[in-house]
Parts: sequence; C-alpha cells; structure tokens
Amino acid sequence: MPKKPVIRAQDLIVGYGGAPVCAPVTFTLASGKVLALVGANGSGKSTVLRAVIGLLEPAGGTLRVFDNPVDERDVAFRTKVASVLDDDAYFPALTVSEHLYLTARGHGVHGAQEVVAGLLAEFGLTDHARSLPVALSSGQRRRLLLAAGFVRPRSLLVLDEPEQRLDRAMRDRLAARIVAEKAAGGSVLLATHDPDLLRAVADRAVHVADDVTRLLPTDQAADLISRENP
Ligand SMILES: Nc1ncnc2c1ncn2[C@@H]1O[C@H](COP(=O)(O)OP(=O)(O)OP(=O)(O)O)[C@@H](O)[C@H]1O
Repeated sequence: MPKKPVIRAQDLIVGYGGAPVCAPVTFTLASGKVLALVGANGSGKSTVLRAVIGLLEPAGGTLRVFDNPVDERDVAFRTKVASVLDDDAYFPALTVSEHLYLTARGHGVHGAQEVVAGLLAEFGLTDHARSLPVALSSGQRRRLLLAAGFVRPRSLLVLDEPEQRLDRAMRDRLAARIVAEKAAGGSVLLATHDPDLLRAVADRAVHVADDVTRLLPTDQAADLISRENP
C-alpha cells in the first residue's frame, strides 16, 4: 500500500476574519521531500504555513498532517513537527546556548549537550554561545532561531523564509542542512523568495496567488521568483 503523505491539503482555504488571503491550495508532501511555497509579498505563504502548524484554523477545505487533523496541543503532533517562523521568538533572558539547551531538554533530546554544541558550530554561533539575544546581530538572532528549530525532534520541518537576514555562506550551509534533512527521511515545507535555495533543496513548488494556486516544477518556480525580484 502506498505510504500516506505527511501533509495533504485539498482545496485548503486560509485567511483572517473569514476572508481568504489566496486561492484554495492543493498539495501533498511525502516523507523525504521538500515542498516550497513561492509567491509575491502578501500572497498568503505564511498564512498557509500557520494553518499547517496549527496556529490558524483553516476556513475551508481539507488539511491533514500525518493523516490527522492539525492539533498543535497534541503532544504527538508537537514531537513530529518543528517550525521556524518569521518572528523573533526567543527568550530575552537566556543565552544562546541556554536557549538551545532548554529547547533540546524540553523535547527530550538525548545527548543534548553534544547536539547543542554541534548546532552552535553549524550555525556559526560557537563564539556567541554565552551572549544574550540582545547582543546578537539580526542575522545571528536568525541563526539562533533556525538552530532552535533544528534542535527539536521532528519528522516535518516548517520554515518561513529561512534565508532571511542570512549571508550567502550561511544560506549555502542552510541548504546543505535541508538536503541532509530529506536524505534522512525528513520532510520540509518552506516559504521562500530565494531562487538559489529553491533550486538547491526543493522537489516541487506551489505558487500561491489570488486567482489560482498551482503546483510547479522547481526550475519553473525559481524562474518565476527571479522574474518577480529582478
Ligand atoms: N494576523 C493577520 N490578520 C489579518 N490579516 C493578516 C494577518 N497576517 C497577515 N495578514 C494579511 O494576509 C495576507 C497574506 O499574508 P502572508 O503573511 O501570509 O503573506 P506572505 O505570502 O507570507 O508574504 P511575504 O512574502 O511578504 O512574507 C496579507 O495581505 C497580510 O496583510
């Protein structure tokens, strides 16, 4: 029997106060695959991601994650789904390493200290391990949030414009990390404006828009982004 998709969205309608922000969205994401949401500013990519991780009730259509309706209060859901959204959601009174360690321990990660040390190195934060977030640059804070996403146990990783505020070298490292994620059987749903990241990691894309949302091959989606952001 074919494996059930990790995410199944069928004519999914998302919006605020009853008003949809984009055309209905239909896609599936299988394990070991990366699906990218692309589209202009304000087209609705983050809103779709919020619905997938349970921060927003769908206004219509079907949404199943691991073959269940989304319920972010469910422990089983939270152990499988890690997300990094476009917000500065860190603890201001914890250092970089305390932040990662707390997240790791809170999610029952084995060998948390080694895992944290590895992520500090990978995200270029070792020299800032004892810094408070206020003493980090905006790109370093972004690295901290990404590292906090990667420290969690997960089968599905949801990333909202993970390239934001990262320099080229860090974007390349992030791309390698996402490729490793899928090689290990993990699934990734991400929104992006970066055609290089898209080409490096995505298997398919969904163009989110007002009139119609379409599934696109990665190259076509990357060309579309390049045209939107010449
Ligand atoms: N909390 C909210 N309440 C009401 N409207 C919102 C809210 N958040 C976003 N919107 C609106 O929903 C629409 C879609 O926003 P969304 O953040 O999903 O777009 P996006 O595709 O992620 O954009 P960007 O590429 O700029 O990040 C926009 O018109 C935005 O103004």
